[in-house]
Amino acid sequence: MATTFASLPVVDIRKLKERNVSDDDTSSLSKQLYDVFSTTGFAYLVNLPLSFGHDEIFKVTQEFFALDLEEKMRLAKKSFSPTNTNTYRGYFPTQPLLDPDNLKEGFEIGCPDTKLDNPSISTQHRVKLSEPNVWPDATAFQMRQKLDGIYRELQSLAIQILSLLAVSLGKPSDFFNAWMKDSLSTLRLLHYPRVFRNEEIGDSVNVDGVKLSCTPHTDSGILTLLHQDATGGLEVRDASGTWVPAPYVPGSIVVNIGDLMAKVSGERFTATMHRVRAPPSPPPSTSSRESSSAGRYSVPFFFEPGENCVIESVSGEGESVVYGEHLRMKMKTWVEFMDDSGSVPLWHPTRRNARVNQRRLERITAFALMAQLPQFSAFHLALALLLPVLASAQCDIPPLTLVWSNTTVSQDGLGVARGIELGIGSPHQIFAFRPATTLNNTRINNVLNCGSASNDSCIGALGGGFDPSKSKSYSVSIKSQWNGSQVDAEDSTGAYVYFNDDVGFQNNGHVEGFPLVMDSEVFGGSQAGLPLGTNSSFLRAAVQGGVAPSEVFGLWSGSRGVQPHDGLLVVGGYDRARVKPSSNFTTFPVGKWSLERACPLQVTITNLTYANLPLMTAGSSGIDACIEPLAQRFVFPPKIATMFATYTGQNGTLYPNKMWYNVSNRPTGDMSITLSNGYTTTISNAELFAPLRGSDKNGRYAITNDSVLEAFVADNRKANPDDVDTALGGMFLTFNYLLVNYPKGEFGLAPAVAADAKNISPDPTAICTPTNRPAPTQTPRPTPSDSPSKSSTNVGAIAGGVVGGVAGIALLGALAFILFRRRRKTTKGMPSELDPQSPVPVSRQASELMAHEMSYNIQEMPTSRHASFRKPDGRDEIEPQPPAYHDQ
Ligand SMILES: O=C(O)CCC(=O)C(=O)O
Ligand SMILES: [Fe+2]
Repeated sequence: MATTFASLPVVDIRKLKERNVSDDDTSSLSKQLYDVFSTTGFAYLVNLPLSFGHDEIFKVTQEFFALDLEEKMRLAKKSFSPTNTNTYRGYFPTQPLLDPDNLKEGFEIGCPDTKLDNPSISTQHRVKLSEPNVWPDATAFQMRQKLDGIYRELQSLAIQILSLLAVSLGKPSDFFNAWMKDSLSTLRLLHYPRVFRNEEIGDSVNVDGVKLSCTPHTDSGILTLLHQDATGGLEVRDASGTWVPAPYVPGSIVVNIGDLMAKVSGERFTATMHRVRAPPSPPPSTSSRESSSAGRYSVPFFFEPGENCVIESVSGEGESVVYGEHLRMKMKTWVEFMDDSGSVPLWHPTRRNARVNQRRLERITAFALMAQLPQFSAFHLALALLLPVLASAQCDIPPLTLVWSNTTVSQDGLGVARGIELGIGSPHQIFAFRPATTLNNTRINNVLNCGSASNDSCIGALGGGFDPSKSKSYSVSIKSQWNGSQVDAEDSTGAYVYFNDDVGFQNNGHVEGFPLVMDSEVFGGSQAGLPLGTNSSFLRAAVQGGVAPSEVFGLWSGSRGVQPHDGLLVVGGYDRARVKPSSNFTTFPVGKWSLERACPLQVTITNLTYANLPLMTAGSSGIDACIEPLAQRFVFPPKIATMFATYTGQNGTLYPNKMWYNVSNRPTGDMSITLSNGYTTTISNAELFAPLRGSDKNGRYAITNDSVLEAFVADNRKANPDDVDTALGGMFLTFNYLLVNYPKGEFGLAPAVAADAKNISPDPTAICTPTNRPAPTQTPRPTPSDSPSKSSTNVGAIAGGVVGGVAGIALLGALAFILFRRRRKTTKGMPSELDPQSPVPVSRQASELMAHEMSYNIQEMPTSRHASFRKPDGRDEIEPQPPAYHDQ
């Protein structure tokens, strides 16, 4: 269990220097490591069995980064230098435009023994994980052998630690030996340059005012051994959310557990969030040349299994994962790498004309080029100053607005569901999607599940029914080649159909080849959920298809009281008109979750009252809850729901399935919810209790009984009383505006202008941010008609044509122009705490976002605690009561 801590524990590993470690020492060390990895997840190791010292490793590191940028760019991965052949190993430059909060350059090497003719180099992927290392010219850099030696020693140390971990988990010491074969371990030299501050333009600082050089993340793999210099800046998050400094302790290295190892251990080990503060800015008098040579250096060594290695949990339960596949999936969110799916995304923009996209590509290309110019370093820091400006320049696509309303979803016009309307297929078949923050794929109901296309109550309840035989553009796919997010729970069941089809976004154009997943008729239908999870294929398609400027989204669920009001989803921004005037967004980290169901928008309720009466027991440490509009209601643990039922005098015979009240006995209290950081909201009585709705005698959805009221509080009791998914459902978002910025690892809540603001028109306001998706700033994505090779040729051609200072001057001119534009644009201001120019929080080793993916891997490798996402009855909705899903 993760704990709070004031500093990292220290483990003395001097015994590992001995040729044969005694059984007693093995047992004592494995116990100590078990203790630290099951609590802090991080430790200092001292008395290291390494032949090289701290000074030596940093001497080599500084020597590497002191090379000319030109020399380093010769080693750049293909995604940065299209004419290079190395795809995985090598250099990556800082990405100030794409990633100002991860401002670092790096050089990565793999196993020194990897040869060009390595038979395990897979050829079917663009990124070749098992490729050999690349090196600077031997005359310029004579440290190759030194680094090879450092690699080998760190690999041996990692292997020793792994054997201790095997013992600590009750396994033989050689239990993980298979991981060593063709190990993909990575030694990464890192340089975090100093960052200039500029009051006028404003730094992109974190919520707590901290400027970061590496945003909060967990490492994705097995085990990390980190050498850091004496600059300081590494911070580790404890269980209470406090960032605990982990400065350099002389003679130590830092060790920490990665996500995959946490899974392998059955979550006994913890992968702890960490971040790096930006090195202090240089004093004002320092010239840019002097200061650019300083900064922070660190050298993480990531222990990684072989590409073909099958990883499974120590309990042997659950599904296994092939490491190479796991890595490729993770890599899609690492900014240093291009998408390695090998497949060109199928979605095509049709809302805006291709010219807009072309303009974006050109601009992006220009900056990618700038990174490659020899004189880059001369204005590198100047560029860093202007980053927020540049990022906002992607705003030429307005935000995508999608109304959340009652929608007719059956062909005869009788099946009605409340949701966000999307049309699927050619011609469009209408669906009403309920926003789902715990989903990543757009999954819809197969009309066969409802028996017939005129089964209105079934089709209405499931938000629509798709008939593939009626779509001219339907194109079935196989999972491995499909371009959706291959992380949702349905992936493991085989009971789904993966396909692509045209999707229309209300009046905002449409996207071809949109990835969809449909229930096969075997399993029965599921409510259509609009995926707004951290790896949402919907958000990605909207941005890459050119219909939204960024993946940031704002959501207001509208009101479903007696006089309902439509809600609005804004992709690439938020609706300023729905945020209560002069209120700020309170931010929360997108992070790990403790709920059974993976939930990126998890909060902790610390106080809950109804009519000022306590619903939580005194002294309770809080209840974790998921902001998930897929559930309409507040879904509470049985104790709380029962107390609510008692306070409101509901009809006991129906409880726990329903909480109904005679309209003449309308309860009068409001509900108040306080979250762990003090954010408090009141849910008014007028919304909390609403007239009963359902299908009327004509099959239409309507108020069916105006003498009965229903409370929007449900009991989350399940067959297993430990399965508690507390949800702040759609109604929570009637009173609170939700703004989600996954690339930044944050979401925000602000008091919403609720039902009383019917007459206020939406004011969609763009928030432009680089996406965390495959990095277009390095190699532009193909335009719809381009093949991937054609697009890289374009880059090459432009690179050849633009040379030296002329380009530099032109680009600086462009910067000034964009700066001017931005100043004009920003007069409206942005939500104060969610930085509109969000950086990309992804380091090579997973990010906080990836914790979400990893959590799906929990489904793939279930442990006793984490039940399968898909329940035996085939459905796992938070709110398994279909009629309640559609309302007015
Ligand atoms: O530079 C550091 O101290 C930490 C780097 C890190 O966490 C990473 O690269 O994953
Ligand atoms: Fe890390």
